Amino acid sequence: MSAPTLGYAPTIDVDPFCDEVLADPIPLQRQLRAAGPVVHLGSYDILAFARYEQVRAALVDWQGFQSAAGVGLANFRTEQPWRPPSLLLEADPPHHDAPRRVLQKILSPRALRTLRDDWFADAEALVEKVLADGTHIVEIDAVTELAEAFPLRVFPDAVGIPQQGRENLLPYGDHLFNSFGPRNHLVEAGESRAGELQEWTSAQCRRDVLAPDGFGAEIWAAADRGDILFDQAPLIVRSLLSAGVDTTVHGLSAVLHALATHPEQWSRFREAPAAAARVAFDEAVRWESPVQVFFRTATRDIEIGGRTVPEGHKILMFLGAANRDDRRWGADADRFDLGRDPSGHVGFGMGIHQCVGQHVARLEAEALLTALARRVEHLEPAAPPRRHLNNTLRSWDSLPLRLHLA
Ligand code: HEM
Ligand SMILES: C=Cc1ccc(C(=O)O)cc1
Repeated sequence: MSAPTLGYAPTIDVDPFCDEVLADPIPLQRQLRAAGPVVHLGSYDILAFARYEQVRAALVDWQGFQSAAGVGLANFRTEQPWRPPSLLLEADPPHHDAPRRVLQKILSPRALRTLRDDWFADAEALVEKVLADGTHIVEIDAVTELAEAFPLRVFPDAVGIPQQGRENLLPYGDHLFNSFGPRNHLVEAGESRAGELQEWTSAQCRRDVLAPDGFGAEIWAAADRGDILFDQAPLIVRSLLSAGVDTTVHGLSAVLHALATHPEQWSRFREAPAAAARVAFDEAVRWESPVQVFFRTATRDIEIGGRTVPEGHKILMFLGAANRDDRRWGADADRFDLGRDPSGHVGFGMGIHQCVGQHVARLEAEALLTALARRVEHLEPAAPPRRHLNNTLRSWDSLPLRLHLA
């Protein structure tokens, strides 16, 4: 493709995947939005969108901006993927349709009602356990003791995978999300275990190891009904293990960090936790955007933002930047505000690939936040949090909090 066609968009040479930007992407997000509706990333010679209008337009235009060539920097048309492509994330209609229909039904709000009581009870039990050794004030690391602990207590059981080896889930997901970016030191650091983690994850998707009553078994039952092919079932189970753990861990860290650094919002939250839990989580997903970026590939020369994306070229969508675009969210876009209506944010994507597990994530957040609201009158940072660096995920390695019990 002729590079000059990309030259006429303003060029920014900052590498969005360098450690400094991964640790704090906000300044680059501002720079990208200010530069224009379409920006040329000199470090990768690709076009990027950081404003809400163009990000949303690209997300919903699955025919113009396809996922089947991969949603990372690697172009599956010319490069071998490191794992067999996902039948949802890395597929387009018509191939995407049946797997999506099957998961949409299994993960629907109605289907999740059967889990609600158990997940709320488990969140209560976890919070009791975490608070047990304190008197009036308890200091915890909210990442390990809550944000990681809760999803790992409820989600693998809901999928129905064996107990053995569940400690592989987070590292597998971390490497997967790194692999959507360039092959930098983060990808290299994960490569030594990638094969082993991939094999373990695939082994959990076999029908004979899955519990008879989980999401995994329901996917295999869809194959029995002919809704999907039998050889598609394990890959669709793999989608749950790939997308369903690290994302919610970092989504929960995001909402806990947001509430701990906005004490007036926590007080407001405690007034009506059941009603506020969903808004709080979605506002945290908008504000932090645990999933920061995704790529697409142009299927033809496409006009967008007054520029032409040449056929075959990758584009980079800055979901996190779009979620803080004051053109869409107003002058206080950078403010975490429970009074805002966060609907329409692109933290779960948009269009036919919009997160099929978003209701699972919301239910986990509702359960954990409701349990905390009952027992914790006030929470505040106990020490500076430590960022976790990943090419796609915005997250924390450590979130020391001081909890003042009600
Ligand atoms: C805070 C938690 C989560 C966030 C921020 C998140 C974010 C996203 C985003 C941005 C996409 C769109 C990808 C694209 O457009 O290329 C997506 C898709 C997807 N998510 Fe989530 N997700 C979360 C939780 C989950 C959970 C818990 C599950 C499984 C139970 C899940 C399963 C999936 C799947 C299978 C897709 C692909 C959908 C398709 O391509 O049709 N996600 N997610
Ligand atoms: C949002 C992330 C995501 C990661 C992996 C998959 C998959 O493997 O299908 C789907 C979504």
